[in-house]
Amino acid sequence: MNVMASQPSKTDSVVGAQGLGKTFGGGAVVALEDASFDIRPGSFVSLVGPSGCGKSTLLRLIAGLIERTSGNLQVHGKEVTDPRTDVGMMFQKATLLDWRTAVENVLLPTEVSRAVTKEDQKNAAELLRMVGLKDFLFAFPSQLSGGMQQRVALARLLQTGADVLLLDEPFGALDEFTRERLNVELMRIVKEVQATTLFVTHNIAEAIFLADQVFVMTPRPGRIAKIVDVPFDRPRPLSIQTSPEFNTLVAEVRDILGEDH
Ligand SMILES: Nc1ncnc2c1ncn2[C@@H]1O[C@H](COP(=O)(O)OP(=O)(O)OP(=O)(O)O)[C@@H](O)[C@H]1O
Repeated sequence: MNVMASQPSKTDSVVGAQGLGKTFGGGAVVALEDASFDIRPGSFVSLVGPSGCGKSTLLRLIAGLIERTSGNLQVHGKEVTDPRTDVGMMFQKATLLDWRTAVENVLLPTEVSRAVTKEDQKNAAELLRMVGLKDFLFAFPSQLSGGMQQRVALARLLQTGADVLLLDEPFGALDEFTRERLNVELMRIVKEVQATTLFVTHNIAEAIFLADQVFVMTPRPGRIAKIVDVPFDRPRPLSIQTSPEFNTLVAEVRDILGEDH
């Protein structure tokens, strides 16, 4: 038997991990243990699990912000050793600069690395249109709602040209209604820019609604307990959440999380 043929193919993987682990405090805290997966180009992965199960740790490892303790991790086939320009992160707080307009905030990462061109300005305006802010290009953060500020942060992330997006509870601080709308738009946008996306959430239905695959994580030590495939095409309507198939998946994930959720 050809042993290699039974291994998962790495060639079609944007983010790949084999036995990935991270401890803190000289091994006292096992934040992530033995994570193995391959994430396909353009796919959407949700990480769901209770507080402290290693979701943010996994994203920070992929972003190259922290060093792994064990195992291997590749992005676009290259071992992760440092922060990379093809991977970008977004957090619960937009962290916009108050004294800069929306378009100036979107241009900030470019400005930090080189001189801004007319083309960059055009691209920034286009991205703000894509996230639904065409009438707010010159608005300051104080003139924008929380949801609008997160839209600017998403445009800023896309402006960097990163094609692996790591979103750490990006809409977690927003009200339910705004969050649902942004989820629908996020699904459209990541498809349009063909990004590969990892999305952290505590919300099981949100995790399933958005994703092709849900990494269900459990704490102590942080592990990927199961990777659940979501069989619906993307983008998909909010109404899918009322289907029996969707609710079967919710029950399956809840079952894996058990008492932890
Ligand atoms: N810099 C650090 N130093 C020490 N321990 C850390 C550090 N970062 C994370 N940890 C620990 O690692 C574990 C996993 O943390 P992590 O932030 O990845 O969890 P999480 O699933 O993202 O949690 P939450 O949902 O609350 O954000 C926790 O026990 C946490 O206390």
